[in-house]
Amino acid sequence: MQASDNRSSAPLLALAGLTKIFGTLKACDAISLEIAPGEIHALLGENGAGKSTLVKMLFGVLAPDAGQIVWKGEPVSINSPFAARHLGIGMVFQHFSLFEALTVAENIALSLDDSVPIGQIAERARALSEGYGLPLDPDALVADLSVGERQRIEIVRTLLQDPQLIILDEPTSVLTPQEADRLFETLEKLRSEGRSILYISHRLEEVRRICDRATVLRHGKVVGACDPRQETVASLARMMVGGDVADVTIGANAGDGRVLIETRRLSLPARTPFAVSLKDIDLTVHSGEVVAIAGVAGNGQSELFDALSGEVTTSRADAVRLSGQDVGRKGITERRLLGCGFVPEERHGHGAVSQMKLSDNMVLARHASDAKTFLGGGLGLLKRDAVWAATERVIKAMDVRKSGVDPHASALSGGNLQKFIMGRELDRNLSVLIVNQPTWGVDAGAASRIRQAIVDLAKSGAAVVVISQDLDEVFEIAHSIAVIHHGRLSASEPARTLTRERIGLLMGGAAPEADTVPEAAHAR
Ligand SMILES: Nc1ncnc2c1ncn2[C@@H]1O[C@H](COP(=O)(O)OP(=O)(O)OP(=O)(O)O)[C@@H](O)[C@H]1O
Repeated sequence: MQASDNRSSAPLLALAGLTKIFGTLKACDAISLEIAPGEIHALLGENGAGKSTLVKMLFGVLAPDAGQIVWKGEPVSINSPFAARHLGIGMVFQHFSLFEALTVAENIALSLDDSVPIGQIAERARALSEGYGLPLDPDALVADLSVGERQRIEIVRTLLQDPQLIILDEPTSVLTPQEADRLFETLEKLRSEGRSILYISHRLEEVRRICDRATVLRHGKVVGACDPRQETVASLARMMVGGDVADVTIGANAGDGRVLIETRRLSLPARTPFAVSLKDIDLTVHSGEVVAIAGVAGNGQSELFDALSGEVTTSRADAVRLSGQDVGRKGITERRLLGCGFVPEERHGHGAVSQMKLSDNMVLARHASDAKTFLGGGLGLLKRDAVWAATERVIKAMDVRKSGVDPHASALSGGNLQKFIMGRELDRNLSVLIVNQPTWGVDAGAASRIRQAIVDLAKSGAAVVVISQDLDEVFEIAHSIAVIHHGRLSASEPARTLTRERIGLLMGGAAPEADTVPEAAHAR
């Protein structure tokens, strides 16, 4: 292992003029950057700036159209993830690819080539997890693990291949503040061993905290490089988006007092052995109010979203009331017709069909609620012009950046697709909005725009539920906050009287009345 003080030595990785073109769009336009040994290097940029495209070229998933990758002084061509790993480049993806019914060791074994003998995997995984402060039981079933623990499996299986460069894509978006602190300790240790890290994140506070250098991309080009520790969150955001990022202003609840979202003893059995059951959930949201539901992923958030949206119905009609009607037994289309909008967490395959154009995705979500506008004549034929007008309106309002006029959803960057899906709902005249993770993977400028739009919707008299793991977001936009843990929801409390520490406690499963922080929650 190399020592940490060789940051000034020859770069581990140097990119010269790396370019990737999709049709007429230069997703990466002559990108040059260097990563030194023992450096945590942030890759920043607004949605669609080209970050994922760049790292896909580094990990052998996409072939560059021009430019050069120089690894330890030698030009290389990386034509597969296998080739990347062989060189010493590892990647921890944002979305985990784990089999829930298998153990930690079995999952690790599946992803490795023959370099680690199968009989040694559990033992080596245990040693690595202990050495790097990533507690993990190789014999545990993945289904029983928290999201943070699942991420540790991904990190450990990357480390098993002894990489010199580790690419991390939005690693903290699924972690509690305490788990994120632990991850930062692991990253410090990796850095101290001379390993380098390429760190993609929209969370600028953590970039300031742990990164040595940052390269900023905009429209596929490098537009700046800096030492993030010398910057403020605002100056980093400005570099990314090319202008100031507006603060969201929430204001007092200006509604008329009507209850628009209500659940009464909402209980649902777990749908699969790995799902969470909902237990006696009582939730009340008034007109003009934003209620945030915080919690660590996998504690019943998607089950609650499904029950509120009507993707899963309940046996009691009054278990869910929306817009003043008992809707527990009604499906999603009937609920949409009552003026309710829903944005699920998963964009591909749930919020949008990846292989369909944006305009077709518009029809899929709004064919019933906008039947008068979208369908014409006695035969109910699709009015393409009207659909396109609505699609274009959303693209404009949310500043959706795309290549081509009406691309497939799969051709949008993650953040831009999220903007489109949010905009498709916000463009309707809603009285109720239920949204799960509204700004996951969305850049600072777009996140502020989405949050302001949610707040403005509430100001217009709608009731909003925002399910979010992002505590900054929760505090920025909510009037009240409740926490979900193991399928139970705490009573909502006014945001202005809650502390982060108390929320972290509730997220970790402490009883609502607890006012001391248990040791686990302190772990740093
Ligand atoms: N397969 C593809 N076909 C066509 N265009 C694509 C494809 N993949 C990406 N793009 C386009 O390339 C540009 C860069 O996308 P990329 O995913 O690299 O951005 P990003 O910086 O990672 O954004 P985000 O923060 O939203 O993930 C975007 O305009 C996107 O629409």
